[in-house]
Amino acid sequence: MRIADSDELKFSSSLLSFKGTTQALLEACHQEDAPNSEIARLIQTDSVLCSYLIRLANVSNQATHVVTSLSEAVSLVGIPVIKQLTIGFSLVDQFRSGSVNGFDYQEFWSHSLLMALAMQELGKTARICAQDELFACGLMARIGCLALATTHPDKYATLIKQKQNSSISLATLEQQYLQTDHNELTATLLSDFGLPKILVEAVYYHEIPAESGFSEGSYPFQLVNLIYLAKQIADFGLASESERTVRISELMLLSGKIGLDTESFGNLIDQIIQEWHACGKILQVKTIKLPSFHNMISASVPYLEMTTSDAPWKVLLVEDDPFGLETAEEVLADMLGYTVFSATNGKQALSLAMDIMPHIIVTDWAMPVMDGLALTRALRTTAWGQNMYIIMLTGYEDDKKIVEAFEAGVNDYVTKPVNVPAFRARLHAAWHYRKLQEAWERDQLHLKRFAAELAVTNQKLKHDALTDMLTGIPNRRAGMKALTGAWNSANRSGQSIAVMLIDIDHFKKINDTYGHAIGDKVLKEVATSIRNITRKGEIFCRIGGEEFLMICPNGCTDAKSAFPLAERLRQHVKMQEINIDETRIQISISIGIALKDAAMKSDEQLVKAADRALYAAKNSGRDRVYLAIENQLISSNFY
Ligand SMILES: Nc1nc2c(ncn2[C@@H]2O[C@H](COP(=O)(O)OP(=O)(O)OP(=O)(O)O)[C@@H](O)[C@H]2O)c(=O)[nH]1
Repeated sequence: MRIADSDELKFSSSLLSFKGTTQALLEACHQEDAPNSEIARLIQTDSVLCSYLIRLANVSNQATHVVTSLSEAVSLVGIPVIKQLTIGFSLVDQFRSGSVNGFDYQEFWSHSLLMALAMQELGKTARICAQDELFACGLMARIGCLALATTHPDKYATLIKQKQNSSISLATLEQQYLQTDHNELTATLLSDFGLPKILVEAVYYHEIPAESGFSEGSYPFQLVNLIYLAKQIADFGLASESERTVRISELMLLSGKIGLDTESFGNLIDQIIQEWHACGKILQVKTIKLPSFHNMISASVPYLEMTTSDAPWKVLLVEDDPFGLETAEEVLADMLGYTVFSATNGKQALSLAMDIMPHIIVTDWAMPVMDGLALTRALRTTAWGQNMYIIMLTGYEDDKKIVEAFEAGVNDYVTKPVNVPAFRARLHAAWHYRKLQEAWERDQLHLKRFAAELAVTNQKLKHDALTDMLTGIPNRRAGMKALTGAWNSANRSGQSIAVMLIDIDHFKKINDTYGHAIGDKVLKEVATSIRNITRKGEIFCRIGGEEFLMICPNGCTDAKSAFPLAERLRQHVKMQEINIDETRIQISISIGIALKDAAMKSDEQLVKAADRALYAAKNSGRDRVYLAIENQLISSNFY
């Protein structure tokens, strides 16, 4: 988690300074021995905080009766939460309006309040502790935006304008313009305001929970996803009507993740929206009137019709009861963009599915021949059935049965008798899921192709790094690496190795007579002809100019075995006539050969000995082989 720059923070903190009653209340909260009655007395002067606190005390899980006394509310809610609420409400009051162009202060607080209430209610539903803190935390979860807008009004106005026409995230734009972002600043401010580290971290990552790295199922993981869902709810609440229809299916998918069915989730959203209106009145923050969630679900269906312009989606209905089949068909009938197929039992459905490859399967549970559960299991064992979205229609409401269905591989379930808007919403969610899945598959394919290309490129780079471009044989780097390897393994095994330095005679003359291009061709021809007679285990490379190195790892222990190795090469090259265009060029090579001996400390000394031998071969007339052995230089001619 990155924390905002300290200068940035000092500047922001000075703006977020508190006065009057707020300051007195914060000071009292700091004093450990301040009695609840004193804090209650100070709260009484702030009607907003007062009303909210009583409300909070009554929704708090600890309240066993209706709380009307402020002192009791103070002790139920606790000093840390009172402090956070004091700060939160004071910020709402201080920043109801402002001068930053394009920054809608009213909308900002409206969104923050809805997010706060969503966090509070989701916290209750998911039984996340620190519920009271969740409200204050939600109210300030995006306070970094306000702070950045206030401290950098001009730049923020420009970036808001850019954001309107761009899909780049707000945080990325903030980093570009201000080298920090609202999440960094929010985290720092929330820590300063005394919110627990675990909440601060969850807020920091709430826009992209996957980046948090929290392990699945852990408490921080649940928290960050709860805040993410609360933000989606707040975005949904403030979205335009057309945008809402897009967002509703995303919300449905998320509700499934927290284990709520459509009905319960819809009720929860309605309750959050109601609270939003009530608290909006207390805090004087604008709110928006919304239809009930179920009405919004029904209204979102036409969106599906509009967007399924590609090939029609195939839905397979599996139902033995003609009446049930009719109802389901009716639901799908006016949803354009779907082609509906039907089967009356699992067995029939399985063979039909193989044939038509449906996107979605809606299956009844209890059926003759093969039931919905067996059908699901059978589909999930095949590669082609893995991706089909399966909705189980069931009369069972028992948790165990539902778990059994999910374990068999269903994606969702709808209880019978079918509630039409809820069923449509589930189909909508299925459609959305499949769309995401298709996009993901496309990305996967793209990634796979990219990885393959990368592997080829890496292989090529590796090859290029170790290969001599002119001749195509290993280069000096590869040769030296191989030599070290051969030297070390000879040390381990106690076997000898020989190295030969091979140099083309009077090569400068070839260049001078025929030009460099022909010189290059000669180099290539010589390299190829030697490579062609290289034996298993020998390593041949070009170490520079017209000089080559041959490493012979085994079986070369004395002059008797070394000379034939080198003479074979010398004579082979000499016998070659190199024909380039109309020109016949006769080539000879000189070879210096050295054998590893006990006195040598490194492979470098071995190469130096071979170099001395090569020098001797050149000096004594070229086109010959010299061997460096036990400080002596011997010519093959005298052997
Ligand atoms: N065409 C070509 N020439 C090269 C290349 N690398 C080095 N040379 C040339 O190789 C020649 C080597 O010349 P010298 O070191 O004098 O050796 P030499 O003429 O072969 O004479 P000796 O080795 O003494 O027989 C120089 O003219 C270099 O420019 C190359 O990649 N291509």
